[in-house]
Amino acid sequence: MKYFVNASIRGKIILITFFISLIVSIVMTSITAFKEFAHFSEAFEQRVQMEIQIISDNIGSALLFEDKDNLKETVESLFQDKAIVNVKVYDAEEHLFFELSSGAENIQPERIENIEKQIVVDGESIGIIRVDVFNHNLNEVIKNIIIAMFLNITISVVLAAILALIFQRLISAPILHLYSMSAQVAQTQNYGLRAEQYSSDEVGKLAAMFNHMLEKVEQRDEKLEKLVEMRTVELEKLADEFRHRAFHDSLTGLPNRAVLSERFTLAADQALRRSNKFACLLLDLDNFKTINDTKGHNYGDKLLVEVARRLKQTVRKEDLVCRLGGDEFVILLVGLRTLDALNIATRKILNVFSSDFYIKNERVKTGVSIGASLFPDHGESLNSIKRKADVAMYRAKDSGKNCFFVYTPDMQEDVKHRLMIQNDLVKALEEEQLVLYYQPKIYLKSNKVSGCEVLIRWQHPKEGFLTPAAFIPYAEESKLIIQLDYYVLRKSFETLKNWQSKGVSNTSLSVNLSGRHFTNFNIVKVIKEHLATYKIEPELLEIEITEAVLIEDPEVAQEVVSAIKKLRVRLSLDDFGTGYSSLNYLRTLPIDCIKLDHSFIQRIDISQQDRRLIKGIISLGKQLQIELVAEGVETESQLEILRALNCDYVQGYYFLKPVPETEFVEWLKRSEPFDPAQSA
Ligand SMILES: Nc1nc2c(ncn2[C@@H]2O[C@@H]3COP(=O)(O)O[C@H]4[C@@H](O)[C@H](n5cnc6c(=O)[nH]c(N)nc65)O[C@@H]4COP(=O)(O)O[C@H]3[C@H]2O)c(=O)[nH]1
Repeated sequence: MKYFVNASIRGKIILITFFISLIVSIVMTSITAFKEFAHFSEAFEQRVQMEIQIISDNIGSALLFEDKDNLKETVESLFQDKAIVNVKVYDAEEHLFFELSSGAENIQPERIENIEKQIVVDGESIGIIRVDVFNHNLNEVIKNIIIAMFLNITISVVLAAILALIFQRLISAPILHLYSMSAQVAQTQNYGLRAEQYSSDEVGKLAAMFNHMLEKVEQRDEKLEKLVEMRTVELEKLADEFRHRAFHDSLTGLPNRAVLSERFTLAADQALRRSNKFACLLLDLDNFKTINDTKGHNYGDKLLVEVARRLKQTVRKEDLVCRLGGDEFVILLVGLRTLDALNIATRKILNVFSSDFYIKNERVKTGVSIGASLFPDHGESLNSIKRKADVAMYRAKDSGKNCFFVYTPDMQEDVKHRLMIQNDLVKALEEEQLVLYYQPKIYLKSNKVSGCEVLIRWQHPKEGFLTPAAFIPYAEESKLIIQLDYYVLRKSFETLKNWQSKGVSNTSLSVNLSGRHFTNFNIVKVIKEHLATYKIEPELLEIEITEAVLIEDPEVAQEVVSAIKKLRVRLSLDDFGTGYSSLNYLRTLPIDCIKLDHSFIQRIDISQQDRRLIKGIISLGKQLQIELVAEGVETESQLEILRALNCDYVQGYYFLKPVPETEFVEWLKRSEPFDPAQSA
């Protein structure tokens, strides 16, 4: 039973078919054999009965007349049938009257049957005949039946086996095929396989369902594969992006600091192996901050992208251009054999900036200051090489920008000097080494001094007398400019108070403020406090601002400027004409006055174009009710041209160079109202 339970379907079908066929054939054969045997026995008995009946009918008279010879003769005819072995005849009193035996051998006494019949004459029984019968053929018949049964069963077994095989083919083969397909699918994960559909019965339907299921799984797999493929592509893209972001500047797409450090190491190894040099160039765009803040960050970004594109196009493939942030670019020029090669490459880079840039359909010009240092001459690590390039770049900036310098050890002195100035400036502010100088501003219509500009000077203990150019840029760099301007502002209020109390003059003072003040409202607070403390009419103070006020946060800067204006302090826009969108400022900033840069005035008597420009600015100022001061007037002809152009105010060496307070007051007393003839 256990074997059957564990057997395969195929085995089960074979076994069931075989045994059913076998049992059926045995039962059928047995029934047939039994019927055959019964039929044979019945026929035998009928025959013998008939024979005995005939004899009993014929021996009546012989028994009646006790004629034994006749009886013997009649009875002997019975022995023609080999089955009859003994005949006994009894009279009416049942006494044995006659007996006769056939004499047959091989008789098995236990299988002898007795048949008896009444001997009737004229309807009256006169005796009995008893016959012993032995069926000789019975063994033969049984043997034949057994042989027939054996043959039947053998044929049945063979037929059952054939049938079982056919059945299993018909029933189990499709199931087994399904089984082997599912095993194959499970093993290979190939959902493209399909099972044969041999029939339309349940197994056939199962195969169809199985195929349908495979199709669904295949479709789902395909979808899943596509999805996975898409996700993989997305992930790869993302990974690429992250990789790119990790090594590139997101704005310009140029390599970043990480790549620079990697490429520096490579370039250094290569240079040492090949005994050549490579250069590290540090580039800083001139006036980028002003462009960025006047035109907007988006504009500045576009300019940086264009600069990056031009730089990349200019250098060789093996060189590296990267952006470190802001407007700071670094270029590694590799494989340099001579200093000439560096000069040529750097000039090419400078040339990139000689043609104007076109951003948002607007033309813009920017220069670049380049500092260069060489590996291994100026250092062996990226830091030291970059520091040296930085020093050289400062030299380029100090030297009027848009030029390049290769680092030399003496430049280190510049750095030391800068640091020294910055350190000393802290002390200078504490010890009041800074002195205010004054330069008059003359109102041309009345030839009267209307005010003066306060300009700082430094009596340095070691360096001697310093003009702003020697320390203001360093103060700007270190933010010391804030303290410096507060110092100048306080001193200017003291001067105004002093002049007022001594009745010197009602002259206004113009104080320069760095753009750094315009990121918060602290300066407004300071001015307000001073106005209250020194009790000075706000109109006597003029604040000179440049476009640089808008450098860090233009919106806040506008608000700070407006807040100063609300205090009724005058505002003037300094260095007008050197910036980028000065005309736009005239509308947005609440200014009272424009100070035309002296670079315009210097060419006024030789350049008709400059004259036209100044005329245009003056008439624009008049329309906007903004006064105009021409700075840097050095000659009479310049003064006359400005007068003819209807300029409001003038300032310059022609009248007076910036001088200390006492000198200025004396000059003031001497020259009121100002007589141009005396000044010459
Ligand atoms: N060639 C020539 N130059 C003339 C003539 N007339 C005047 N100047 C010079 O022109 C500059 C005018 O000042 P700025 O444009 O405000 O330019 C100033 C101003 O931007 C800055 N500065 C001066 N004092 C201060 C200060 O207290 N605070 C701040 N933040 N900046 C200051 O330093 C700059 C330079 O000041 P200075 O050297 O005093 O230079 C002054 C002045 O001496 C002339 O006829 N010809």
